[in-house]
Amino acid sequence: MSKEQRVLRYVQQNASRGDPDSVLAAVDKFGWETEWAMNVGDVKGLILDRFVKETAPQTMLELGTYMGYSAIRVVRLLPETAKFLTVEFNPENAAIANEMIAFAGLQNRIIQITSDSADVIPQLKKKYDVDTFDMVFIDHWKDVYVRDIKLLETNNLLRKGTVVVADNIINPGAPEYADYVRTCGKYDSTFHESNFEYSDDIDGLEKSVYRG
Ligand SMILES: Oc1cc(-c2ccc(F)cc2)cc2cccnc12
Ligand SMILES: [Mg+2]
Repeated sequence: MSKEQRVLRYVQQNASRGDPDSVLAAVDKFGWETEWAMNVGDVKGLILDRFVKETAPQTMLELGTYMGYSAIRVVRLLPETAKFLTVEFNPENAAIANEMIAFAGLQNRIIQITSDSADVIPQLKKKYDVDTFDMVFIDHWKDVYVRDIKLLETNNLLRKGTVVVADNIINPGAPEYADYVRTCGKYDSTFHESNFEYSDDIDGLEKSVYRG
C-alpha cells in the first residue's frame, strides 16, 4: 500500500464523510504523527486560507493536486458558484485525490484534470470554458513553476489583479520562480514566511498580483 493510500484509509476511518474540515484535520494529524506527506499542511494552509478569503475567487486554478488536500482546503471557503480546476500529472495521486475529494463531499465543486500542466494550460479557454483566473495556486514541481506561469501569461489566462500563490519558495525551493515574479515587472510580489509542512523547518508562500 502506498503512503497516499495509507493517508486516504486513515481519512476514511477517522474523518466524517461530507465534512471537509474533518478531512483536513485527519490528513494533518497523520502528517504530524504518523507519516510526513507533501501537503501544504495546516500552518502554511492558514496563510493560504487568508489569501483565499481576501481574494474570494470565482474562478481558480491549482497546479499540483497531489492528494487533494489544498483543493479541499480552498474550495471549503468558496461559494457553490465558484469554479475550481486542479491539475495533477500523476494518475495514482489523482485517483487518491478523487476519493479524498469525494469523501469530503466536494466532488461537484472541483474539476480534476489528470495531465501534464504544459498540455492543459493552452486548452483551458476552449476546452474548460475559462476566461481568466481570479486566483492560481502553484504547488507542483518547482522546476516547472516558471514555465507554467509564463504559459498562463501567454495564454491570456491572467488579468489585472489575478492573485498567484506559490508553495515551497524556501523548501525545496523555487529560486528561479521567486526571482522571476519579483523582477520581471509584471507582478507585485510578496514573500510570506512560514513553516514547512509537518515540520519546524522554514518555508513560505509567494503571493504575486498580476499587474495586467
Ligand atoms: O510541499 C512540497 C514539498 C516537497 C518536498 C519533498 C521532499 C523534501 F525533502 C522536501 C520537500 C515536494 C513537493 C512537490 C510538489 C508540491 N509540493 C511539495
Ligand atoms: Mg508544496
